[in-house]
Amino acid sequence: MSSPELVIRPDADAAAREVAARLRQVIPAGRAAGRPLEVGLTGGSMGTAAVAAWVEDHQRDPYDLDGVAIWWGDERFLPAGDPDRNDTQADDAGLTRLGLDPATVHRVLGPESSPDVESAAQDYAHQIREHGRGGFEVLMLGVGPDGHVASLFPGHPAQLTQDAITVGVHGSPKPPPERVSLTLEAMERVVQVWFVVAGADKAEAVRDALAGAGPSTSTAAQVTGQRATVWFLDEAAASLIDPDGATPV
Ligand SMILES: O=C1O[C@H](COP(=O)(O)O)[C@@H](O)[C@H](O)[C@H]1O
Repeated sequence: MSSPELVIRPDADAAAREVAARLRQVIPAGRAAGRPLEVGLTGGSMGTAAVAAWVEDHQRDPYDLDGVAIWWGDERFLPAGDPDRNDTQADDAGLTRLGLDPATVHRVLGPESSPDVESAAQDYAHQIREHGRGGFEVLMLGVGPDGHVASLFPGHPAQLTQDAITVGVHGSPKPPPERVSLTLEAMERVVQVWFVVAGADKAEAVRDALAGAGPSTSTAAQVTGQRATVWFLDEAAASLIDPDGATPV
């Protein structure tokens, strides 16, 4: 397994611009190699900043996004358009301005179209099997101060789900209580995992993840990309790690 790559910038916006710059490399390279271009987005503050930076970068100097499909690592089980849904926040950050075919933007159903969170999780797994073309090239993951990624919280039973690529989450420690998440098993198949994290309140979670903490402390520590694991950080989130050795200081 390769060492994680650290990309540390002074602030969240600068770190988000690095995500956009990396997409500008990865998407054309994937197209040239004929690889499927499944891109998983994350919710949260840096997830939204990354989408905004991607849109801004693409508007400034457009490149071909044909074949790019969008997914989310997790979704809050709320009605379509709810401002607390991860996809609504991405839409508000300008996702639609990328001009992608809406049929390739794969959303998790909300309670208005799914009777419960388990059914929504099953539907999402079905979408991935039908349209996922063999796995995600990139999955972005924010990290909570408690070490969670997507909606897999340390110590919560959903974190250790087996034999499934999605899970319906009840009783999430962070509201809203019901969510749909990719499982760790699904994340293991991702080619490139990109953690996107900013803020001093995340410094301990970043330190623990890079130190390889156990699942009861850090979900982030359990996730690595098949080919690459990249941490896009601002200086505050990186304040407890050694930027050269990716180890705690
Ligand atoms: O609830 C969630 O939180 C995390 C991190 O959010 P942040 O605002 O602390 O950056 C996010 O990655 C996840 O997708 C989301 O559902």
